Amino acid sequence: MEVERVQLIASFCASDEGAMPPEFIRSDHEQPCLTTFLGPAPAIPVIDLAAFDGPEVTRAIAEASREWGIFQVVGHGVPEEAMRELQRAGREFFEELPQEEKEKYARKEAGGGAPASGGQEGYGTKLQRELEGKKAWVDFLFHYIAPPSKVNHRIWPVLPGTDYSNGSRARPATAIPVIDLAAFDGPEITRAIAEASREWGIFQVVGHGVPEEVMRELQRAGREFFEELPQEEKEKYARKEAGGGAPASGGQEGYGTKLQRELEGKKAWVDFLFHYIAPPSKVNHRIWPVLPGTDYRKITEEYTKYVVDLVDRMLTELSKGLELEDQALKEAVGADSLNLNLKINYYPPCPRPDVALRVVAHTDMSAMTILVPNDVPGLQILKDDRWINVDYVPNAIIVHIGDQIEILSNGIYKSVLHRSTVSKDKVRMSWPVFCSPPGDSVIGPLQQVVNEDNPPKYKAKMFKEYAYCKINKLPQ
Ligand SMILES: O=C(O)CCC(=O)C(=O)O
Ligand SMILES: [Fe+2]
Repeated sequence: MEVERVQLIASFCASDEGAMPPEFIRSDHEQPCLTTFLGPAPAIPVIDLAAFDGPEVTRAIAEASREWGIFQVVGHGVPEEAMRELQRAGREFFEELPQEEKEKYARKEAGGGAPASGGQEGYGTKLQRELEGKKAWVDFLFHYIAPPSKVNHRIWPVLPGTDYSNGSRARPATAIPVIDLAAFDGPEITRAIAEASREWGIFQVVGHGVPEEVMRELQRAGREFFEELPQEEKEKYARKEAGGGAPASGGQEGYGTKLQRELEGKKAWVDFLFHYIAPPSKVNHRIWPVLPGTDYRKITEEYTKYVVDLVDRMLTELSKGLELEDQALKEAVGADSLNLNLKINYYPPCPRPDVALRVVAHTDMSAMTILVPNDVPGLQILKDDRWINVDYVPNAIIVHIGDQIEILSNGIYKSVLHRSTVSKDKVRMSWPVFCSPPGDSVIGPLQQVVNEDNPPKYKAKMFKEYAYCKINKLPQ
């Protein structure tokens, strides 16, 4: 006997409610319209596994299990990418495989011919004996995933678009890589980072070790500066461009509206705050805003510690990816004298998102840029002549390869061309940290990556000269 799949029945009753077979209509004591409590109810606990330390997590989990027997976890360490792929694979099985393909995985209930499936495993429509002859509105796929000795891969579907057992499919060339720094072991990370830097010049990292709390606070501080300080307070931090009186700010630092010379007289839809965060000798705390609600200095210093570690790690991986000594790139960009500048970009909603740009197309002149975005997308990169959106991935940090790494690697790693679009009704903010060599460091292709077949493609010059030409749109 053929089992009538719920998915098929649903497609009939989508157009005709009356076509719903009576065996799906539950008895009164089960009908959700009669039995769901709609009054104010306490919320099922949501526990952030990453935000607390040990005893607090233990307490929260034990309490939720005593009181509720159910809770949700976030900060659980399962990369978003893995969850998305898992869901894609499932959707592909149910929504894209032809019915006769699905039936190849059918459980015995259907007299199905699931290859080598003995018992409960497979594609099915009914798992338990029906109560009072009532049926459940669900089809499912069911199989062991552990322990390995119990897993029967012959019951796992083979899908055209997804590698079901791997969870990672052959991805179209439109997805910017998301790399989980916590999930892989060493060589795999190196490979993923090097490949992303060669192919894309940009990638997102999760499992990066910067606590969610620190990222949230960083964002709170930035929002407070732009949205809560009165304008005249903000102007106290203004850069010289505005004739501003930024206390003791010599050059580029401070609250500003234009960083580069404008092209064709067109302006970018952005204000920003810009200042050093490392090395300590370059930091001028007088330019760091004092905010009523947030300890700007504390949170910025805290974030800086994590960024320094993350940059170190990225430079090490990129060096390894070129088969150089671990410290090669780090030393080339000035080691502990590497300059870190934080820029907080504030892009207000714009009435004409179709014609304005927040930030025009550019590559960063830095060695590398580490960017935390808010949840309003807008960043785009150019790949194979097409502008591609960088998706918002919660808690991810975006890593851009900048011009100096491209030069040092003699073009093996790409400095990514990017821009930012505007939104009609939402504020985008982003927190890039530009990691640049000291001004008098001479940057050119590393000896170890050039040879007769690969002659240097770039001139060696002092970073400050490079920056001067870049800012003034002069040839390099
Ligand atoms: O907002 C963004 O994501 C892009 C910012 C940017 O590219 C920059 O400030 O250099
Ligand atoms: Fe940029």
